[in-house]
Amino acid sequence: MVPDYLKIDKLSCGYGRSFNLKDVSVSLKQGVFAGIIGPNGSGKTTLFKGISGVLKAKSGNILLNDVDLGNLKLSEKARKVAVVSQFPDAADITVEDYVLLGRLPFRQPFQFFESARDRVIARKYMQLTGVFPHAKKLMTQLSGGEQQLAAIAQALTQEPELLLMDEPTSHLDITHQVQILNLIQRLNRETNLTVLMIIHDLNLAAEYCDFLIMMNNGDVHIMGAPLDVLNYKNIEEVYNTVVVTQNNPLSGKPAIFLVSEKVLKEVQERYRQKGN
Ligand SMILES: Nc1ncnc2c1ncn2[C@@H]1O[C@H](COP(=O)(O)OP(=O)(O)OP(=O)(O)O)[C@@H](O)[C@H]1O
Repeated sequence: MVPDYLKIDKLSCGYGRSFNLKDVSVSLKQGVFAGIIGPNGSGKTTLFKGISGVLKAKSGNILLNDVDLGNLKLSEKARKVAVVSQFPDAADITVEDYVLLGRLPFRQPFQFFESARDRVIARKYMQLTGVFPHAKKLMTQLSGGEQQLAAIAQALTQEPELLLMDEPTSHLDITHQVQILNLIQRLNRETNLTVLMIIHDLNLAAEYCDFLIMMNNGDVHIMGAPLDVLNYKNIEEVYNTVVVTQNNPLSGKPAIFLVSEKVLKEVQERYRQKGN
């Protein structure tokens, strides 16, 4: 049996008494492309902050290949795990220097500048994410979407084993959404990169993820394959919204349609009339 790569065991973390995860347990195999979904305030970012170490665990632990993440030195952890937060810090540095920060964990003692190899790697991911034409601009001169692409380029430049992304496509137009998710999917397949991302768009989650964790009220409501998680019953229970689900005719993955209140009332009226 393939061993677990990331094992979150009865994790509780949060913000004083206001909100805490309720002993969340999740196990992921290496090379999985997993998504965290759930309504606003359900605890997705809190879980993410617990895994990335921004929030200290109140109880439970997080193991990466059986090693407690909390016991890893910062540099060791940074060589394995890269994090893309929802709002990247746009400092007054060039995009190229910002992306090169991804190579910092790999510097040798007394190595003060990046190596030629570091620059080759950074250039590769700037090209793949489409920010290379902006390489000499300051991060603050980029649009929100371009900054998000630069943050993804920086995380990929780290060449991590585990990539954590908090809504990586929230500022992106549909072309860039698909371009970035295709790139992450390709790296996932080709390099066995394990991906865990928070994503609000259920259709993108269904199409790209092989495993979904649906959060509700600080707890995991259900997790599993998209077809098992994204049915209308689970979605209505957790999001309290009426949806219609069908399978994408090409991929076979679930596709979710929203229904306006007006249409819903018309359909209900039609059924009522048929019943009379
Ligand atoms: N710094 C904080 N201090 C206190 N409470 C917080 C803090 N950050 C978040 N919360 C609360 O914790 C709960 C979970 O928030 P979290 O950010 O994990 O939700 P989320 O599922 O990521 O939501 P969204 O989809 O809106 O980003 C919310 O009720 C929120 O108000």
